Amino acid sequence: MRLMVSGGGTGGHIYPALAVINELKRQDPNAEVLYVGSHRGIESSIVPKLGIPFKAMTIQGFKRSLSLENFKTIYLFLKSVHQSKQLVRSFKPDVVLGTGGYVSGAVLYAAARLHVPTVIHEQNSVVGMTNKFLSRYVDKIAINFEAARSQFPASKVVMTGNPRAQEVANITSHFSLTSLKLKDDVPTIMVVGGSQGALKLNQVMVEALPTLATKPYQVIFVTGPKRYDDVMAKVAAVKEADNISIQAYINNMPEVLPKIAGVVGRSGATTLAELTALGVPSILIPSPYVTADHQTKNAMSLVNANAALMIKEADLTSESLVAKMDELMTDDHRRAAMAAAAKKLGKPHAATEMLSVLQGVSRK
Ligand SMILES: CC(=O)N[C@H]1[C@@H](OP(=O)(O)OP(=O)(O)OC[C@H]2O[C@@H](n3ccc(=O)[nH]c3=O)[C@H](O)[C@@H]2O)O[C@H](CO)[C@@H](O)[C@@H]1O
Repeated sequence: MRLMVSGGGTGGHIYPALAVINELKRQDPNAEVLYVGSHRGIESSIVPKLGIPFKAMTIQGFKRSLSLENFKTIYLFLKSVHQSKQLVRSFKPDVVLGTGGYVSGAVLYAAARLHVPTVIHEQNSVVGMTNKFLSRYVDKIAINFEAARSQFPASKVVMTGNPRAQEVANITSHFSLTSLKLKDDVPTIMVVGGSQGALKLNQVMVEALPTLATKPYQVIFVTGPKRYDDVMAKVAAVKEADNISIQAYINNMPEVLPKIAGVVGRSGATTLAELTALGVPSILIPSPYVTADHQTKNAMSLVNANAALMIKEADLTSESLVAKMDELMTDDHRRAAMAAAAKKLGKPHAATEMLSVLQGVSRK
């Protein structure tokens, strides 16, 4: 199979695409893949490092308010559609997959116009703008939350789950927490604000660190790549605490997550797919800055199943955070029950299912 993939902007769109590529390579080592991303998105630093052929375009999102920038957006979109058509003509894909983000809008639209089979994956319960636009043109739409089904043309929708779930569920991890200067035999909680870090969570964590340094559990605090220097400048006093490790970004999340007893984080859809695939209990702080408050809806699906606790960002303080972390990390029975509840929601075959949707429409 010749597979063209496009998805970008944030980790939540990129990792599901990479999981499909890995599953394809596992089933068919001779398969050819081309990943099309944007210059600005983090895919441009993640994908080429993995040895996956990568092309980047310049594209940006629409401002929701009336703005002159939107003329530039339209210009860049049309230019990207033109470039995408050239890429489709030269790569000759059997099928094209889009996993969200503006760049996938241009690539999938171009492919559909050239009558190449197209499939999109929607990670969220509330459909993103790009996928809403593409839903008219593509052949199939794979979803991860039942709630997304009614927002798309019914005949195109298939429930697959999020392919990244299978990738984390199937790994045999040899990761040692000692590589983060922590101990392997102490329960560890990871605090991570999605793929980009979360400003308020970081601020609250900076305040909470002196208290957390006295706890019987360990903490991995992931700041997000762009926010690391800012955090480090503020935490001089606790840098040396032997139960706390501060990191900018975790590059090998599928290796690290199996060694983690709990997660504090945003409720991005790909993160939740990972937590449920592995059965990791969590404290979720939905981002209030996303379309239609979709992270709260994502989070509620775990909270209602007793797989997660939730703190609204408006109620997030160092006290409320540490209290919830203690609640989770000092009660082994509670954690085990939440872990089991989380695992019940997991979809550990999602990459295989997603690939069979692609195979179903592919020319080869
Ligand atoms: C602000 C925003 O628009 N967020 C959206 C974005 O979030 P975001 O990009 O944060 O996506 P998710 O939380 O869904 O996924 C983050 C991904 O990055 C990985 N990761 C994260 C931190 C790290 O240090 N290392 C690492 O590898 C996680 O393991 C996960 O695979 O896409 C998601 C999926 O469409 C949406 O649900 C979110 O609402």
